Amino acid sequence: MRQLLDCPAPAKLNLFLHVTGRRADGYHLLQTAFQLIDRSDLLHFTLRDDDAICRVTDVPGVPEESDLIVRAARLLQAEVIRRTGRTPPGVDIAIDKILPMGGGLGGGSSDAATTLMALNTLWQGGLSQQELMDMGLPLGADIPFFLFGRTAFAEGVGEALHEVDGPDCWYLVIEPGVSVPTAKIFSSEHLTRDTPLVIMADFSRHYAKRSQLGGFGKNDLQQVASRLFPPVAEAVEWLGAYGDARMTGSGACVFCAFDSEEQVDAVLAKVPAAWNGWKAKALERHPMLS
Ligand SMILES: C[C@](O)(CO)[C@H](O)COP(=O)(O)OP(=O)(O)OC[C@H]1O[C@@H](n2ccc(N)nc2=O)[C@H](O)[C@@H]1O
Ligand SMILES: Nc1ncnc2c1ncn2[C@@H]1O[C@H](COP(=O)(O)OP(=O)(O)OP(=O)(O)O)[C@@H](O)[C@H]1O
Repeated sequence: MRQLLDCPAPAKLNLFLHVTGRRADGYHLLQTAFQLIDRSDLLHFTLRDDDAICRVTDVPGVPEESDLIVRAARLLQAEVIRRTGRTPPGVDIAIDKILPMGGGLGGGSSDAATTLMALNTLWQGGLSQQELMDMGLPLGADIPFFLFGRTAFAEGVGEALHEVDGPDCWYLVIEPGVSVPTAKIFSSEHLTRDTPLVIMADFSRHYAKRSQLGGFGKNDLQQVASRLFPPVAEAVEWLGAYGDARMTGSGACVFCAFDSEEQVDAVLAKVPAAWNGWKAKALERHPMLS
């Protein structure tokens, strides 16, 4: 029988995101905290009789050849051939796409990370977690985090990761109905790139001390995204009536932390119909690693 594997690809929130500089190649230096949450895309892997890698679900706006899932699978396949001299079986990959594209939730990066983990297992590739992280980074700056799989304080372009405790809470997330291209935000002339460095202990102290869940720091990309995409600003303002609402990543999604599921449910019931709102619980570990 052909082997089949069903695997989740969870979303992340950037609890804060500071732009602290710019590298010579134009990429930005960041400090951020990544938090996994329990809302996920779902990927299904079925081994084939030949060596082809095929995406068997249509993803509107993303041609198969540029899909991060397919690109990640091909990179790993080539590396397994290089290391072992054998060609692993091809794979059909189906995807239930739940996470919005251009949402700041890292959906495409998480799909790619899950693909690397699943195929490394199915193909018995034997790559270490660090080797998979190094392979993923050129495909997307968030991919190493998803492979790391734990709440992380991150520096560099997001690849220098340190495990940290995040708040154990519920989140309300609003999709404001726009898709934000990450490159457009980073290239804006209005982006500030000189936020002073913080240290990880500041982040840890903040969450250890606070009885309520106001966030640490800020998201430097939020002002630029709000200016270019007004629904982002509207969602921050609306959700801000209930707590410290902020944008994740380069947008568009906006989130706010709550102590309990009941509190989230009460606010969720009031989310304007124009937006898609949902709740999610903070995850300590990636479900593929537990
Ligand atoms: C904003 C974050 O989501 C925070 O977690 C990530 O840094 C973005 O990660 P991503 O969507 O995987 O982005 P990538 O596909 O790596 O980069 C898209 C584009 O954004 C810009 N970019 C991205 C990351 C970074 N640290 N500096 C940048 O300037 C680059 O122009 C790049 O070509
Ligand atoms: N499997 C995939 N799923 C989603 N997007 C993909 C995928 N493969 C490639 N992409 C491309 O990547 C772009 C960004 O998608 P993604 O869902 O990762 O955005 P995001 O949540 O804003 O990410 P980030 O927080 O990393 O900026 C999409 O607009 C799409 O063109």
